Amino acid sequence: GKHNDKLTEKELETLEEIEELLEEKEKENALKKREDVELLVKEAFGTCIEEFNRFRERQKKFKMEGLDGKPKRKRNRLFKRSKRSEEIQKIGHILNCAKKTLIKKTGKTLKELRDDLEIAKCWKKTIKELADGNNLKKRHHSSRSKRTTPDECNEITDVNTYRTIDGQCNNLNNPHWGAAFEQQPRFISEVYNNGVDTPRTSVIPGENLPNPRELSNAVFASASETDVDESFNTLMSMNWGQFIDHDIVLTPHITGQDGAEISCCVNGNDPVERDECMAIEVDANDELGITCMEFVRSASAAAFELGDGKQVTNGITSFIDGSMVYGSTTSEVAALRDAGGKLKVKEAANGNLLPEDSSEDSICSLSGDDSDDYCQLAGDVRVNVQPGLGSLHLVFMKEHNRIVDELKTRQPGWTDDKLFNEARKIVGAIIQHITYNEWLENVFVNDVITKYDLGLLSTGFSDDYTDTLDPGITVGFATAALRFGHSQVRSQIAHMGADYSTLTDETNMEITLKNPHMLVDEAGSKVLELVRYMTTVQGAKADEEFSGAIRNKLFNTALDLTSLNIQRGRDHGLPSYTEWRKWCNLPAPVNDDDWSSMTYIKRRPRRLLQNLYKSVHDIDLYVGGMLELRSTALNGGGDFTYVGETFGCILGEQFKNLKNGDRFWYERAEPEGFSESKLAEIRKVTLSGILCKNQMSPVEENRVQMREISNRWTLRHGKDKTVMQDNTRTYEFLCSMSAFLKINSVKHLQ
Ligand code: HEM
Ligand SMILES: [Ca+2]
Repeated sequence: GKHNDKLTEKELETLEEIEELLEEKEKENALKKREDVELLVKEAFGTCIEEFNRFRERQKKFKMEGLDGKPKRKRNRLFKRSKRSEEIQKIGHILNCAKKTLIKKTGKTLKELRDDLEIAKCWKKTIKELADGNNLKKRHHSSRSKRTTPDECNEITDVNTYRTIDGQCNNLNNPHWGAAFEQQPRFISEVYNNGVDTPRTSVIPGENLPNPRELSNAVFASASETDVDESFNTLMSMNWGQFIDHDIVLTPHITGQDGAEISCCVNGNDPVERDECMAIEVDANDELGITCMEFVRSASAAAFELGDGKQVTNGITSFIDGSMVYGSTTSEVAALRDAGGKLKVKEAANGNLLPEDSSEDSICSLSGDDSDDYCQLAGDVRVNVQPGLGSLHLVFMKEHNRIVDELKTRQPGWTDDKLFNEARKIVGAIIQHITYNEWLENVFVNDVITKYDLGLLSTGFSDDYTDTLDPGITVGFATAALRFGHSQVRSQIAHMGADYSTLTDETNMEITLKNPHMLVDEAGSKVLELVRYMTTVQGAKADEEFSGAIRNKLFNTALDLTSLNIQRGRDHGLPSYTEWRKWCNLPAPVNDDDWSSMTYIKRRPRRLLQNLYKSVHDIDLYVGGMLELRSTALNGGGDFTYVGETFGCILGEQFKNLKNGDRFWYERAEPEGFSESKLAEIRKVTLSGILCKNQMSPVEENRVQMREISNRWTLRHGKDKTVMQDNTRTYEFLCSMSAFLKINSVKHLQ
């Protein structure tokens, strides 16, 4: 009985030993698991680093086999500008690869991996080890070798007075916010099929998304050869949109060995199988005359978080700070600066022009039959994309130098640096002022201006700066919403004579893409004629119709920019249009086939979409956004904005962040901002005034009355055309210090 229940000393010892053994075994198992996990993660990185080296080898091979297109192919300047972007590309590639390897090895999804504490811990540890070693380390010959810390920011002289060139230390707690070469933040998380980097597919299992070119043909083709005129703005408004776009975002693409441009189609027909490509298939009967449209994927940012899918980089400063005038790196600004605080110019017989970019890889192709044509250099590499854009680069370069001259007479003791910094600060402020005071008023309805706090003060200083607001350009804004401007491009460009009637050199727009001829011809004597054209002719309407130059002959080749925009959205993992509507708190369909509820999309294209998409929840953001009724039309008020509700919401949020998340917002008090008297001067500035002061305004030259111009226009176009009938309308962007035409006044004129 009882006695037998008692264990002997010996027995007790054995039991304890067994327990200890078991415990040890358990510990060992745990250790083993951790080791396994560590091994797993380390192996994934090992394989991927090797894979990256093979990827580089493969690129060499592609080059040797001539699959990279033409021999001696140009380098991609958009990316090659900085060693830093090359490093980001490498790290981004390896991180994506490691995530995909872990998914394959464990059978878990990316989110499951993220939620597995053991794996997540190992992931962090391994990255730290790799970063401490040399594998993921940033090298030092880059123009920006590493992120600046808050402490380092405080050591910068004038950190509270002037912006840094690359935008670091704008936010003193998060110095990298809005800086060049940082990851683009998102309003909504990314969506990829494999969680990491493959484009999304239909929400209906097993179904695909429609082909981008097929979508474009169905809904973005022009009904006729002629552009539909914008009812209230000149073509200059389109140009301003692009100019601003080039101030705030540039998304680098993947490049090959030594920054070589990658080709994804052989002779426009055979797609090249490589991870860098997402070439767009084109129907053999398509008017493009090719079956494979070039599309190189954007480079992956270094997305260190285990749960993150592919992210993309912004290669320039997100802030509206004039970086397209000055550059976003120290080497860029150094190449642009001249003595005395000025910017370099090319002296030409008929006024200063932008300096020449003689490097081989400038994004510019001269036709070759005009000896005074040349490729221009500015703070953004896209300056030569089209002559209208170039003219804005030119006028702000001239304005900088003009301001330096003015400052010098008032402050003869200032150093070159001081003159440069002050002029740069004023130019940045002017660009912010024109964007919010003149341009945004065209883009939005007033409700949006109020809702997102985009209105400007007429007196006093702003205290809206919010240091918790990330001003970084977001993916949905850059990849879809701000691209609405592609619809405003006219199919032709021309020079206009001083009589406001004679058009010369009428040219199809595609011919002028990447070719600055129309701007720089005859030693600058055409500049005025080009500006005269842009400030009097109306823009094309921002609607679902795109000109041939954009949709069939981009850069005078078989490229369709709307197809690229759709494909870029998928490349960047943009959630679908209906997800964005929900995010914006707008009505959204519930069922997959709830097409009839979507009355905010124009009826005809809605039917066409229904034939192409398997579900309403598949619609690409760019497609849905462009096809929406404009906000004013939705409320029965006519077409007085450029965008509908969804783009309005995305643009509104972003422009709010750019205003209230910018420590150097121009309406702030000193030291970040200006004195009361200086601010008062900046508030009076209009784009037309800037053109005027720099001898680039038609009105200054001719001293004609507005009414006169308007009569000439009516004569030229006949009275069936709704061009420039009203005096006030011609005021837009013309030489005047008065306020730019506002939506309100347009409504008032009706
Ligand atoms: C003739 C005029 C224009 C041309 C030839 C042009 C051409 C292009 C091209 C080729 C891209 C890259 C497409 C891709 O592969 O993803 C692009 C991107 C873009 N465009 Fe335009 N564009 C023009 C005007 C405009 C205008 C007027 C706006 C805005 C109002 C605009 C906004 C944008 C934006 C935001 C991007 C994305 C930039 C980035 O993230 O790198 N563009 N454009
Ligand atoms: Ca910028």
